[in-house]
Amino acid sequence: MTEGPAAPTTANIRNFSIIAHVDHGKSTLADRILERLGAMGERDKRDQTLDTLELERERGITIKSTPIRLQYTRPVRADGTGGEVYTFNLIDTPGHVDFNYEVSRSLAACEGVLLLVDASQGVEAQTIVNAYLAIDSNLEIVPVVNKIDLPAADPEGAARELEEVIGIPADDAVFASGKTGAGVPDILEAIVERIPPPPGDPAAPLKALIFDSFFDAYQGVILFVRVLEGTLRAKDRITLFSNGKTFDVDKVGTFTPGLVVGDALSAGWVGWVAAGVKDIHDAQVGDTITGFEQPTSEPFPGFKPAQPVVFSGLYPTDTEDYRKLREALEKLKLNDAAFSFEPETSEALGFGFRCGFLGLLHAEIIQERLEREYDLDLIATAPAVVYRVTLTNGEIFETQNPAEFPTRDRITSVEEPYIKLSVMLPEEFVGPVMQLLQERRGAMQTMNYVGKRVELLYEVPFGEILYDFHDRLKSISRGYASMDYEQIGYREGDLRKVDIMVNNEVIDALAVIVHETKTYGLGRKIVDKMAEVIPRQMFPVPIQATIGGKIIARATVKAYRKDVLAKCYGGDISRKKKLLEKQKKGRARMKQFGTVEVPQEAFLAVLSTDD
Ligand SMILES: Nc1nc2c(ncn2[C@@H]2O[C@H](COP(=O)(O)OP(=O)(O)OP(=O)(O)O)[C@@H](O)[C@H]2O)c(=O)[nH]1
Repeated sequence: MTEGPAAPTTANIRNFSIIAHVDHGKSTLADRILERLGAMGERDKRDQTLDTLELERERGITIKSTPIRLQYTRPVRADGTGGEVYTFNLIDTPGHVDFNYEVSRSLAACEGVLLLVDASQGVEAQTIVNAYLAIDSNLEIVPVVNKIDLPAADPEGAARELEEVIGIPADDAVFASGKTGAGVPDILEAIVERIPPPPGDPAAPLKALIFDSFFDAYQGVILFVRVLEGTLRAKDRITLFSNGKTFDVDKVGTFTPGLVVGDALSAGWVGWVAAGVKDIHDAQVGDTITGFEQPTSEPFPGFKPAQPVVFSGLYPTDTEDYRKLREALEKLKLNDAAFSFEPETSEALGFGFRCGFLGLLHAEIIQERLEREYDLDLIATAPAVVYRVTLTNGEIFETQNPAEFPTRDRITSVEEPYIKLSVMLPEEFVGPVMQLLQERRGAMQTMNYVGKRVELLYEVPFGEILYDFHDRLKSISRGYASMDYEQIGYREGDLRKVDIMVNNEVIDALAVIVHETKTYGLGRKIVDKMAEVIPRQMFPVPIQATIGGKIIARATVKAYRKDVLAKCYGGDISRKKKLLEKQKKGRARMKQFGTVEVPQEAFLAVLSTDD
């Protein structure tokens, strides 16, 4: 570790972030800015720099992208003015709706944002949602129309859309290209001129916002903070506002992007703190750090502990791997406060874990890492949302596992989570997309025209968009529609549990919860898909969907035909061996029920898109 440079005054600090719809060129433009400010190459050096902090570089723990501190010297003008030096802190934000809470916390560490819009695409759903996150945080927005080098670019059109949809004056837009570097000097000047310096009194009681963190085996949790008031020094005793826990600060510092040790972080600064926090759940994103001796009276508002909203069962295909799976989950949880797991037993799948995620993408990332980095073969059950059931005895029961859903005679009412969904699409696809939303039990709130495009705002049950909604939306709109959403709470719904039986046995891990109007359609879809993917046996295997014991759909996995069998048993021995080998490999992600093998695909039959 090296000593940091002397403290700059906050008048010359600019804390900002870049926000954009996916693929509108955020990373490319950030690289161009870094290159311009002489920091190119730092990104590639980052791993090495972090290593000097003896960071644990364990496989499977991705070190999150740190903020980057940059130095910008204004050009000297003809009259001799200019040449002032500024410190820029460029703070990264996650780019997916699953992580919107983290985006809003990262934005709370800034005074401004560059809002990028692709000049050939215009405003998209995430442009709008991100812009509103920035507006809600009272940030200065510098609109940047990007990719102006593209032949299909319509920079004026994109700027007009920003004005129409979000109310940002079109004249404020900076035209740029992350590819050619055009407009980058203008962006740097706009950062200095339009984004205000951070406020705050370095002498006030300490108030610092945690906006990100990662776990390091030697130092404990490293917290990324924005100091809002006061000064944070090494050796200070600090308290976390949400839980009252107290820690002693070992080190503080800034990012270059390597972690550089300094003496203090004062109001307006962005930096890191190591305070011997052993559990990432003790110091979560969004919480406020204050001084133990002289605490601030008000925390940064709106703290909510990371709350998983999508749950899925993860089971090792090989029961011997249970322990290995638990160890891997523990490691992942060290670095991810939003991920949860607890042991779960399924009659069908044996011992496994019920895992909680922020959304489907988060679930996919974790499952993929378990399989790739920890070399585990897993069976994942279909993801489900959390239902709130009022039982006839008055108790309220929250269930994340369809297998545990009470029988109808014990239920007074059921509530399901809802989201506010925003879809942006060309006018010509409005009809079919509205139909899709109606099928998903959506209720239209508003419809706004933006040139030749339309923004639809709907309230939809979260469970209805969980599986294949995004794929269907993309295929209906030939790829042109984009979407984003936020959770808006619980509402009552007439929901039922559909059980699936394979060879006359209920497989608990296959149960799904579905709206009353959709039970038959979904039951049909699941049994058909399962009949397709379960390998044939010597005998026919019935697959049934039932509600409260009543069969609502049925399909059969046909038996091998005799002549096929005959062929298999005759002939060339080496070919037969090869076949056996092949079968063995394909067996990895299967689960055996009696003599019937059920592959992973069958567990996700409910996710198949052909409805
Ligand atoms: N022609 C042109 N292409 C660009 C420009 N900026 C980015 N691209 C291309 O657009 C695509 C997306 O760019 P990224 O920088 O990865 O976009 P992003 O917004 O960071 O994407 P995510 O990280 O996935 O959200 C890439 O194929 C880039 O090469 C530009 O100014 N002009």
